[in-house]
Amino acid sequence: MSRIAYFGPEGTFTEQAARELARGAELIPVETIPNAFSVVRKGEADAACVPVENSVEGAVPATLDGLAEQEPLVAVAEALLPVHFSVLTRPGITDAGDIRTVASHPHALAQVRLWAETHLPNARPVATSSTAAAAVAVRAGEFDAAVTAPVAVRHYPLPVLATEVADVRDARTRFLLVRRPDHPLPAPTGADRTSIVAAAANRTGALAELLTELAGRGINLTRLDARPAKGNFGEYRFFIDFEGHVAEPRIGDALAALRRRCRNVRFLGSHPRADGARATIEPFAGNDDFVDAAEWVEAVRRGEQA
Ligand SMILES: O=C(O)C(=O)Cc1ccccc1
Repeated sequence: MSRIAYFGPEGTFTEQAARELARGAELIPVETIPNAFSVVRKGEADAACVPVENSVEGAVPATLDGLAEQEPLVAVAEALLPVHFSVLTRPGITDAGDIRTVASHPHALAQVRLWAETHLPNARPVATSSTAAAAVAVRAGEFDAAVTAPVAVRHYPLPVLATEVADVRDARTRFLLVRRPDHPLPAPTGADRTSIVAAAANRTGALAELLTELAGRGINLTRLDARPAKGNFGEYRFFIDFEGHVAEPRIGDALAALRRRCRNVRFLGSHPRADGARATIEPFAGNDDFVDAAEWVEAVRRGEQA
């Protein structure tokens, strides 16, 4: 049975995603995203499940930085979960006006800010490492309320003040299953996502050149994020997701071009999309077009075509 580390403790949204992605695996809660990556790098787990982006709050910085630094890891699967929250309180609280502190993961706090302004008028938000860590802290009497995943109350029995809380309806979070790159990649399905991170040089047009390589091949981007490269102020790493799979000729051709433009590019995986959306193929930019063009050049070289 495989061992999957997930961003825990038990009762996080990420545990829910890990259950969906790794049926039958042994699940190991790990309290921070960097540590979840580190147990996989050390071989203590086969894969790690981590959140990567939310439709309201955007990228999860610890996941992006963890993928760009240290030994390479690749994403092999993803899950997309609807995100709404339960609000659990310290036993003994009878009036929401008595709640002075409300704890949760920063992404969760940001997604219930308007609700809390109305329903918890006296509460100060406090960030915890995860939504479930907030429930643990409320049980320990450290805070008055926790904003959690719906499953958290099963692990941390506490009074439920509210369920289905969300300032934005239909918010979603995307999670990745990542592992060491020493296995074959998942097979292409026609509805795949490829991810890279590139440390573009700090000069005019460097990012535009990378994006132009993709646009010129008719490749549709699904995400673009920048994170500081950390060494030099003002230098960035660009995280680029796009439709397609590295096994496809059109994507292989694009990756080779990116590598020519930027030695500092890291492949972060090709895997099926959770939403099943098939890649948009522009006219003259299908895999057949790339194969046909390469065969034509070969024929010209052999003197068989002009
Ligand atoms: O803290 C959690 O439960 C997580 O899995 C991270 C998270 C936080 C808020 C929304 C989605 C995922």
